[in-house]
Amino acid sequence: MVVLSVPAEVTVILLDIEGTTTPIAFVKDILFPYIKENVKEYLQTHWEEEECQQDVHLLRKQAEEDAHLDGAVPIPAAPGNGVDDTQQMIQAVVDNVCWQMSLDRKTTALKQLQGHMWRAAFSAGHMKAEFFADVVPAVRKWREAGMKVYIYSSGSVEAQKLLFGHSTEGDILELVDGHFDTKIGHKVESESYRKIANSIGGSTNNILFLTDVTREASAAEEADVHVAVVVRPGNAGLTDDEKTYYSLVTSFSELHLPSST
Ligand SMILES: CSCCC(=O)C(=O)COP(=O)(O)O
Ligand SMILES: [Mg+2]
Repeated sequence: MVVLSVPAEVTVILLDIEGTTTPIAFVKDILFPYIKENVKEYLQTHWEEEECQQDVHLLRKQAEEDAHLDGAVPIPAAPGNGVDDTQQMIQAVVDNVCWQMSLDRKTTALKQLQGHMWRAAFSAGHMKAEFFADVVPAVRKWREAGMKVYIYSSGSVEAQKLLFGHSTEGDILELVDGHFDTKIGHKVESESYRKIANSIGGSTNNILFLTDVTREASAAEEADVHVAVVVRPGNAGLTDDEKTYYSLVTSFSELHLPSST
């Protein structure tokens, strides 16, 4: 078996979700279609609620920032209170969400709404999150060895907790010491990793970040975080240069902690 030695200074393992702990297919074939199929009805049902209005407010602010982008879908400022006005607004939000999702955008506004929508599906038991078989045993082992395990995903913290709380392996939320999402910064920006280290109360070189996306690995590495690129079935291919440059793992069981035999 291939083994990747974890440097002795590492005390924190920071995990990406999609493509690392969880198959991309689960996200693309189950989570995302749920949003596209239900967003209109969700907005119609929850429109008057504070949480929904906050989500729409964030999406509108994001739409303003995106106005210069090709194909961007605007969300007009709130008009009157007529039924037709509301339906038009809801349609604009639906179109904006679908446009963002067609580009797999990772905006905080989109991810916040998605998290709120998945809440109902997970709580009702209509969905269970998939994790690769090696994830839970490895995380348990790391924690027994004294490692802290944190999550950093573009999915909102609320969505992350839903996945870990309602998984095919049961409720595994207790295996995670903390969660980060794009509110701390985007995953392709090195500053985000410095902020995460600060927030955890350590140095960036105490962290090992596991991700499937080399742009994320590169940003983390620029901040002096240790990185390994996770190769899973269904992930995007890597170039030969990337394969040579990065430490690769196909299973968490390939990580060898300094104290482990
Ligand atoms: C954790 S929520 C579901 C996945 C998601 O919406 C997403 O954007 C995943 O991004 P990641 O950073 O985990 O690759
Ligand atoms: Mg990922």
